[in-house]
Amino acid sequence: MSLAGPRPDVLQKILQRKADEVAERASRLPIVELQARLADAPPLRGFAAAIETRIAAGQPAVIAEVKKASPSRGVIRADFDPAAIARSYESGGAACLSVLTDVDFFQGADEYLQQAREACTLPVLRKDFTIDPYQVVEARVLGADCILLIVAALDDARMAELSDLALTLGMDVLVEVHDLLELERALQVPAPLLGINNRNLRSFEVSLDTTLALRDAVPRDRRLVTESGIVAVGDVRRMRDAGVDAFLVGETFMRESDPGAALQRLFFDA
Ligand SMILES: O=C(O)c1ccccc1NCC(=O)[C@H](O)[C@H](O)COP(=O)(O)O
Repeated sequence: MSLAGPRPDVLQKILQRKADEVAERASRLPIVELQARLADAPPLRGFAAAIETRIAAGQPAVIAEVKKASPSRGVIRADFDPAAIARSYESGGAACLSVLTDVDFFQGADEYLQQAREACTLPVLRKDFTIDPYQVVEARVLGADCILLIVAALDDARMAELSDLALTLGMDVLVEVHDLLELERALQVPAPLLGINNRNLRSFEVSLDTTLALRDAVPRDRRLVTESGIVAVGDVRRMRDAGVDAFLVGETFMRESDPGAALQRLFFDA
């Protein structure tokens, strides 16, 4: 009989590694020194506000993701230039950017966020696995306008602590769920952006039915953002017919030579 427990899923592996990564970073640059850098952080651009402005104008709000690789797909875009991608997304009509900064599982980097943000005027989400206040301060120092909190990765107390800190620092918070229990927990956090990830982060299964099944449980004072697995004009139409106006899309654009033109075709030419 094996004494080993069940094999950790990908999300568990990411979170275990992330805890080590944060400890390594904090030993290189202690939190007090990181906090001192807040004074030089770039001015905020207003992430949630940019989404609301688009929707108020009757348009879909697209959060366009800068994503080189992922655990489910491996390398998605070998020819990866975050600044060029950001400029292309802005021309194509994106409301905001999402930039993967996780190194070990997504081949991301903090520098990619800085390069993308400097190349355009769009507000930027730091797409990472945020589990510690250190990362929230770090996000603001890097110039992020919004952080991601994945409910499946956090207990209620830590989720509230990280959200409060981000809001205190002036950032927005995208709280991400995948099922009804997580959605109920997410509603404890006073952040307007509620992401429903169509991808199960443990099995990688993707279904747009996830958003449609949870949609009616999202209160009207939250902005529902559908995340992952949007590939075709029909997907966009299906979501908009269900009253969903905010989208987070990565891979579909990253596989195209001109990601911004792909964004325009998917959301604005139909
Ligand atoms: O994308 C993955 O393989 C993945 C695996 C484990 C945790 C998170 C993961 N992705 C993060 C995301 O949710 C997506 O990058 C984002 O929603 C965009 O999705 P897509 O348009 O399908 O690239």
